Amino acid sequence: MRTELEGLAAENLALRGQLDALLREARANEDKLRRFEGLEHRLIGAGSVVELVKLLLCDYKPAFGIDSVTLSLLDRELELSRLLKTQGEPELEALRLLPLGDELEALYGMTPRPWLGPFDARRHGDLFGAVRPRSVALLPLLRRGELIGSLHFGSLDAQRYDAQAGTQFLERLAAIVAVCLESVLNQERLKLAGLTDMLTGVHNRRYFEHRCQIEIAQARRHHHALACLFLDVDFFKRINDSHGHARGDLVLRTVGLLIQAQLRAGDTVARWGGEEFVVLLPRAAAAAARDIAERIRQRIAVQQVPAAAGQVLNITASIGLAMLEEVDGSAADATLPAVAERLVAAADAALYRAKQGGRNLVVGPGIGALIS
Ligand SMILES: Nc1nc2c(ncn2[C@@H]2O[C@H](COP(=O)(O)OP(=O)(O)OP(=O)(O)O)[C@@H](O)[C@H]2O)c(=O)[nH]1
Repeated sequence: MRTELEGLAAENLALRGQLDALLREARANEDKLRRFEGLEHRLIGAGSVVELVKLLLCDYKPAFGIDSVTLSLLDRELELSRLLKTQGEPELEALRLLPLGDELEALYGMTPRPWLGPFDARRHGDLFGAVRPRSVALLPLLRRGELIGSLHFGSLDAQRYDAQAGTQFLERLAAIVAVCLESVLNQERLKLAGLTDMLTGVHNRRYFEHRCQIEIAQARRHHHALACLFLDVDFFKRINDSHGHARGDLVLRTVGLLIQAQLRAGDTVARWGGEEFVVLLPRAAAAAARDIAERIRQRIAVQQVPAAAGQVLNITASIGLAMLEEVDGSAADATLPAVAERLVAAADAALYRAKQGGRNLVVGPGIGALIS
């Protein structure tokens, strides 16, 4: 009888212990859910790709005591690479942009599902960079059944991510991340559409006018040079007339790309309208700006654009160059829009002289400075 009672008491104690453990786990889960919901709201509120990526890569680790968080995103069109670059984002070590989908497909196979278990160097390669976690959670990011990326959590605790553990939390997180990513990308696309020339993909005039004022303010504040180029494709009407408007459009796209290829990060190129492009070169003194303009002119002159029936089209451009110091010297009190207008007008006037001088020329800065 006594032993039976003792047995019951021991069982009771064990049950109470289990109950306590369950209660502790429930409280911990509740706490985790609260932290998770907090981060979830911030993910939903992210206003840019950079903000979203930083939230995932930087804020998740301390909030959930994860040792390593990395992210791979599919970037077939290099759209994300461009976005991160224009947002001045230095490379984030934990973010990998993949131009092809094969790496993701190899990781998840035909039916992507979250994967929890021990880290396997052969299979997981350098998903976690220099960190060697002991257990990992790999979460496929899916939109409409397509793999668009993969989020990886790594823990130094071998028990943390276990194949038997429930994946409800993680699946919900992956679904939210994928939706948020698509949503911020769409927001970025909309923002860019208002500032981009749809035909050539370079900035539009509206963006240029805004950017020009910012660059003038910066140049004044830091006493550095600012050069402006005004470029016009020579005899463009003839190209349209003899080869058709579609071929003319191709020429404009090509010229936009060729200009862009000669510029540094921080320079700005925009389509002013028709066959005219404008360029801003911050911190370029007159001699350096002339070299850049000359390089652009030469690059365009050697480019052959494919035309109908195996023919090729040769193009040239004329470029006018003006320096901020020419138009801003005696009028430090001039408003930014007025100075920006004068700067572009001075470059346009130099362009006019290049056309008068025979085209396929760079002219400026200053009156009569014919340099090639
Ligand atoms: N294909 C195409 N043509 C355009 C576009 N915008 C303007 N144009 C054409 O560009 C041509 C510009 O011609 P002009 O201003 O006479 O200049 P040009 O023939 O380049 O002569 P110069 O500048 O004096 O060397 C016009 O025929 C416009 O119709 C466009 O988006 N696409």
